[in-house]
Amino acid sequence: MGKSMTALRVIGDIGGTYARFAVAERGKYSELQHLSVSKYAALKDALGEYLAALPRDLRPTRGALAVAGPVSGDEVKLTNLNWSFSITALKADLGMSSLVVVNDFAATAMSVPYLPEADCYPIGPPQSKTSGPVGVIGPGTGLGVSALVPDAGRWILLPGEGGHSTLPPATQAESLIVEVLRTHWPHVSAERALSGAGLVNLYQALCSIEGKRPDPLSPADVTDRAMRGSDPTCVKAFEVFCSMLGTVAGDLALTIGATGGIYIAGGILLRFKEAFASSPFRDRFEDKGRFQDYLRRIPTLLILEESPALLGLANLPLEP
Ligand SMILES: Nc1ncnc2c1ncn2[C@@H]1O[C@H](COP(=O)(O)OP(=O)(O)OP(=O)(O)O)[C@@H](O)[C@H]1O
Repeated sequence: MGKSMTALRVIGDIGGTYARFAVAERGKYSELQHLSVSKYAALKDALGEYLAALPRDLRPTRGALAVAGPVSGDEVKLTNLNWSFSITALKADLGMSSLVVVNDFAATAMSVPYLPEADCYPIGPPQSKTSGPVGVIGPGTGLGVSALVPDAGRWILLPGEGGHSTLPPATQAESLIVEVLRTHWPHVSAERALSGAGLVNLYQALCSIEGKRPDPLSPADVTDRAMRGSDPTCVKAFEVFCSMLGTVAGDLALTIGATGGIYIAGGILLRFKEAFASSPFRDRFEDKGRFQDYLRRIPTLLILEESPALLGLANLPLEP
């Protein structure tokens, strides 16, 4: 991730619902197009169609893709989508000279050094720019957690699997919630609460504690009722979501010594930036006993860029 490369490349952020493609050059991207993944049988068809529609002088032969799923080896399988592919076969089918595939949250984390200030929304008191390791946490379909460590003018990415660390209750009320969740899963990971599905899990656990029957809600229903204030249990679920995210983000900051800040990604909170900023997130982030002053100096910032993964890919060093 050192200096950005200048060669033209096609980049793609392949999620469970949408694929976004663009052409990148000199660390910036253009020609952005969103495609609904359900309209295509395979990634090859979607990417092939995008490439074919580009003007000839803009058609790259190098590519970098970020996919919502684990990437190791040549065979890639998306977690929430019925698409799998071989990197070498896709590269050959599309006549590309190089094709790099990375996990989407890794690409998101790689965008952080390149985010314009206007795309970083401070949660908590605004603070001057700091340096040092950076933590990235993003509730979306799952919970992505990673770190970037500066090393002699470049950044080293530690992708990690922090979303699957144990969910830490910080109050008696949260202990009760975790107890309810434990009746469903013997190990309650952070992702069980801090994701789209997690919002619903929190809502259902709160209903169970309040002794009422839960409505069949989607994650968007929970936040919709919470924002409108029409359902106190949904209001509470959103508050607990933000509080617990604060605890986990504070743990990440302490663990990696994130003096460079904690960046929050993912599509959920992006939709509710004001509500998130006035939630208990920041107080909870700092609520670490003797280390409160240490955490007070660490900025927490919500990423406003719609597809940080594309920005990360645009700045990924290319293969020769
Ligand atoms: N308005 C909303 N309120 C709360 N959660 C939502 C809302 N809209 C979507 N979600 C949830 O957000 C999650 C998707 O998160 P995000 O938008 O970050 O996409 P993602 O993780 O990149 O997924 P993908 O790209 O695979 O579609 C899903 O669990 C979805 O149910």
